[in-house]
This record gives sequence, C-alpha cells and structure tokens, in this order.
Amino acid sequence: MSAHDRREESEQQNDPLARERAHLASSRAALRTMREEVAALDIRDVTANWVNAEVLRSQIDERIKALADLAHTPLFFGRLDYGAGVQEGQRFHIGRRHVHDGDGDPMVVDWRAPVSQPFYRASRKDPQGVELRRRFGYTGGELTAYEDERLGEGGEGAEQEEGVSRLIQAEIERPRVGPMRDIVATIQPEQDEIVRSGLGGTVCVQGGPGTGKTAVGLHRVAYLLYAHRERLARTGTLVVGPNRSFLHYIEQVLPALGELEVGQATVEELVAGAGKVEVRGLDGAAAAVVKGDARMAEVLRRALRSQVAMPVEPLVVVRGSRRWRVPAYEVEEIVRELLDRDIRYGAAREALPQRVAHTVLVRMEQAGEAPDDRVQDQVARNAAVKALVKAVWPAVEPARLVWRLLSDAEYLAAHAEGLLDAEEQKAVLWEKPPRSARAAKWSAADAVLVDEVADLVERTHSLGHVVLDEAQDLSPMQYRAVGRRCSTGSATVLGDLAQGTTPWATGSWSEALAHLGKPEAVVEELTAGFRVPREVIAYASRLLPHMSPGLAAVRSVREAPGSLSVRRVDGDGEGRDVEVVAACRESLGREGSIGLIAADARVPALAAALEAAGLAYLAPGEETTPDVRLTLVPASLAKGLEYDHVVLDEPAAVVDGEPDERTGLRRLYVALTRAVSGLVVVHSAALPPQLAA
Ligand SMILES: Nc1ncnc2c1ncn2[C@@H]1O[C@H](COP(=O)(O)OP(=O)(O)OP(=O)(O)O)[C@@H](O)[C@H]1O
Repeated sequence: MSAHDRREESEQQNDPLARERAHLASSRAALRTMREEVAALDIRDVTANWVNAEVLRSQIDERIKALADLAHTPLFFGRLDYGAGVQEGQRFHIGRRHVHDGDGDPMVVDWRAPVSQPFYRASRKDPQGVELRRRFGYTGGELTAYEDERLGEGGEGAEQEEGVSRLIQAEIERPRVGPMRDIVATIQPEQDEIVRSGLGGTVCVQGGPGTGKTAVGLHRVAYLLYAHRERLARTGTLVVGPNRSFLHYIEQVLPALGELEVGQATVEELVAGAGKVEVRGLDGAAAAVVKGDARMAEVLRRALRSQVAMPVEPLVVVRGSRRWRVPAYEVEEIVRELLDRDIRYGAAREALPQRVAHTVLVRMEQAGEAPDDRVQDQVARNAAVKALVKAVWPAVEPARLVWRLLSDAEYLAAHAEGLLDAEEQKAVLWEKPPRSARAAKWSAADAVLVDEVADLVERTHSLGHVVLDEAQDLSPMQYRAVGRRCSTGSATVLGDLAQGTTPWATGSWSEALAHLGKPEAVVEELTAGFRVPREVIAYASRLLPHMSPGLAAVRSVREAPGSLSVRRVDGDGEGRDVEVVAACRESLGREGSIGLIAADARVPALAAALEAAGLAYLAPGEETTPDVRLTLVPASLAKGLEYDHVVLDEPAAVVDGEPDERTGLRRLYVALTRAVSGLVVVHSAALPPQLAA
C-alpha cells in the first residue's frame, strides 16, 4: 500500500461521508461485475436447441438491462444499522436493486426486501430493531450529504414531529424536468403500508391532491412484482390511467425501479381492443350517463339471452338406415338448463350440441346399440344438430347486438322494461341509426357496452393485478370493464372524490368497488399532502365545502412562504393575456417545469399570445427538456399532472367551461393543486365567489 493509499484510508475512517462514497464506488464495481458475468454466460453449454437459446438470450438481455447502472439514479439511498435482535449488528445499504460482492454477500439490498421495510416504517416509538437510519443526499449523481436518525434508546436526529425531514423536503422540491420520478428513497410510513399490502386483496386509496396516490400505486406494482414475480409474470399487470398524456407522464417510474413488463392503457384503449370497435363518436352527457349506468348491464344481459329461441320442432338425426328423434320439449329442457347455469353464452353454445348428442346416444343405447364416445362426437357434428344449434343458440356478434339496441326503439324497450324509463331509453337511442354495426360511429360509452356483451359471450382474460388511477371519474359500466380484467386477481384503486369531473363521477368508494366486483376491498386514506405547499392548498381548499362537503382538506407537509400570488388585471382581456405571458416568463426565470393552465376554450388565444411573445411551449404529455420547460395545459387534461410553477389563467373561465357549477369548481380545484413550488393566478373577470371568500 502506498503512502497515498494509506492516507486515503485513514481519512475515510474518520470521515463517514468518504466511507460511504467508498462503499458506493465498490458497490458500483460489484454491479459491473454482476453485469459482466451475465453477459459472459455461454449459453451453448446449457442449450443445444435454437429456440431455447433465443429465449435464454432475450432473458439474459433483459437481465443485463435490469443491471444497468444509471448515472442519475443513485445505487443506494439509505442505510440501516440494526441493534439487538434477529439482525443484530447487521448493516444494510438500501437501494433500487440488489447488489452483491464476489462472495455473494449483499452490498446493497433491494428496497422491497423484508430487511428494508424498517427503513420506511421504524420510528423512535417503534424502532423495529433499528439503531440508526441514514438517508443519503445526492447532487448530480455524487453522494454529497447524509442525515442520521438514532432510533435506539435516547436517540435523536432528523425525525420531526410535524412535517418531514429536510432531505425529503429537498427531494420534493428538486426541480422537475422530464417525466414523473420515483419516490423510493422517501416513501412515508402510511404510504408504505399500502405499497406493501398483499397481492390477495384489493386496496382503494382515497387521498386529496398530491398525497402521493399515483406514486404509491406504481410503487405497489413494483413491490408486488418483487414479492410475487413468477405468478405475476404469468398473469400480467396493468396500470390504467385517464388519458395518454397522463400515461406518458408516469411511464418512466416503473422502468426506473427496474420493472419493464407492466402494461399501461386508458379504459378506452382496453375496451376498444377487446370489443373490436373503433371509437369515432361522441355522446351528449344525457346519453353517456345512461349508457354508463350499471342498469345497462342487465339490459344487455336480457338482450343477449333473448337470442336463445326455444325449439318448436323435434330434432331428427339420420344415421345409416336409422332415424333418431328427440322431441322439442326435451331439447327445450337442455336449453333451459344451460340458460340457468352461470356459464358464458359462448360456452353454453359449445356445450349444446354435445348435450343434444348425448340424448341421442341414450336412445341408441336403449335400442340395444353400443355407441362409443366417437359416435357422440359424430352426432354433435351432424347437420341436423348444427342446424338446431344455429336456430336455438345463434352465434352473437357483440357490436351487432349493441347496434340493434341503440337503433331499434322497440327492441330496446323490450329489454329495458322496468329498468330504463322512456326518457332514458330515448337518451340512448341514436337519432339517426347507422345502417350497420360497421357504419356506426361508436362513442367511448358504446365501446364499453360492446365490451360488456363480449364478456357475456366469452369470459374476458383476467390479469394478476390492475392499478386504476383517477378512478373517481369512471362510470359504473367502466368499473365493470376494469373489474373483469382483474376478476381472478386484485386491484389498487386510486382516486379523490373531490376531483371527480365527469357527470357520472362516483359519490362513494363502496359503490365504485361494488361495480368493480371487489366489494370487500379496504379503503385507506392518505391525508398528508406532498406536492402542494400549505398556502396554496389552503386557498384551493376554500372550494371544498361547495363541491365536496364532508371531505377534509389536505394537510400539507410543506411550508413555502410566498408560494401563492393572485393578480387582478383591470380592463379587458388583452391586459390579462399580457400579464399571463409575463408570469410565465417570470416563472421561466426559476428552475424546473412550468404549467400554464387555462380553460380549454382559452387555450388557442393563449397559444397565440405565447407565440407572439416568442415563448416556446409544449402540450401535456410531451416531455419537458432543459430548453423547453413550459407546457400549455387545457384544464381538462391537468388531472394527475404537476409542475414546479403553475400560472393559472382566469379561474372563472375554468368554472364556466363546465356544464354545471359543481363540476366547474372541481375542475378549478384540480387546476389550483398542480403546483409544487409556486402558483400565480391571473384574472380580469371576478374570481368565483367560492374562491374569493
Ligand atoms: N413520500 C414521498 N416522498 C417524496 N415525494 C413524494 C412522496 N409522496 C408523494 N410525493 C410527491 O408528491 C407529488 C404528488 O404525488 P402524486 O402525483 O402521486 O399524488 P396524487 O395523490 O396522485 O395527486 P393527484 O390527486 O393530484 O393526482 C409527486 O411529485 C410525488 O413524487
């Protein structure tokens, strides 16, 4: 060892930060070795078969990808030193993935491993065997700080009674560029309980804006994939979000956690794929409300069952010189029995010929013949039996059935009797019925109806786990559509009743969960707000009693003095637009992302104003870059998104852009709660009185 090395070693021993940096460096080296080992695997030794080799190769490629060392995601973010107990004297560095040294000893443990759990849960009251918890701070990939909490007896440290620690605060306020990031280093105890809850049960999370619902849902998927990797690899997992721009915003979180296999879709995409109808039409609110109502499920069920017609003539099967006759009432018995059983229309249709053939077989036996199974199959395929099935239990094309219901007033009336009143029936009927199912301009709600019928005909494939975000906005029929995609699995349902902005938005989680088919799900509440500073959330919460009475305001963990500014511009709108552009420019003088949120109808005018001022801007879902950090956001797309700084244009226009006041106020509430560091409200019209109060 050189004198220089010796000096370095002794400095490290005295300097904890230097020691941690050294551990980081050796962990990275170990990760590199792990990657090289995988890359060097010679698959010729293990498989001679070409197909197997291809499969193995792609698995190895995946593994290499998963072992990548990402420059901007620190390899570990925390450390636990256990005191007395099962893990006595053990020390673990906690990170996004497991890293081990040449002897197989862990250098970094995965945050999802059981030994990591106390990192998120232990407190001074309940240390869970932990002596010391250390959190690391990074600047541009460099380990630059740490924060200690001594949880053992008489301990002291960074833990605070109120609010969150300094590092967490800094993490939340770290300027945003690009898509949503993970929160793995700073998951809070109440969030962790949800993240680590078991795969078997469905969890529903109610939480105000910025309480971390989306973050928690995504981390739960990552956790479940770790804890039940094989099972979920077989059954699949899916994240359902409200629109594409939202899905783009969250799409990097799971890959950053090493999970590359999770699907993402909007409800519309889910059902359009299955029902094979393309959504090209729009419904008025009245039609959409009825089409989304759960009573429609019964209308569809009745219509489908009405396709089954009782036989009127006996079945006559000719085989060789003999004729076998089954009277109509006997066939009817079989049909009724199939109708009574809880099986899909399609499955019953497949079972019918075998059942009928069986009665023929019984007759043959009674006549002294000794037919075997092959004979039953032959009879089932006999032309007379086929013709009977076609007449009695016809094949159904789901889109055609829905087309007929929405086109034919009498047909609808026959199946909606006692379920939908005359006005409701009128609301769903097409004014000008398309000539065929193919020619129909299906709406989003129609596609859900087709999907429901498709499921009645043939069971929808169920995934192992589905995360449903912004769930408050789904209609009962949409809940059913999502529910059948996790009928044998479980779900994480995330939402905020106060942010419901559809005419059918759910009023209670128990109702929503019943439609989803998970009435036994537990409803958890998140109450601590991470995104929005205290001053801003207090301002937005003025709306709560007017739009969602009974819901408690979010308790923000962050104080950011000066984070709210409300600017009134006298005179016409031109002055206001100038002020809006000025506010955007001012925000651009700070670090991070900027969202200009405005009523949808105001977007074109503001786009023109930004262009005239030479300010480049993006649409929601387009990734911010260091060069273009401003996004022009129509209020209807703001849900779920966030920006470091928000400029909110004309609150009254946001409220007026909605069909009713309650929806308008909720839309405004969403817009007011997108800011992490600062909100500037610019208006020339009077503020809505509920906000001005
Ligand atoms: N424990 C945490 N540590 C650090 N940041 C957090 C934590 N929890 C939440 N956040 C941050 O707070 C912000 C809001 O989180 P998220 O978008 O998940 O909230 P939400 O409840 O889904 O909000 P909304 O109702 O508005 O959709 C995000 O930037 C998220 O990273």
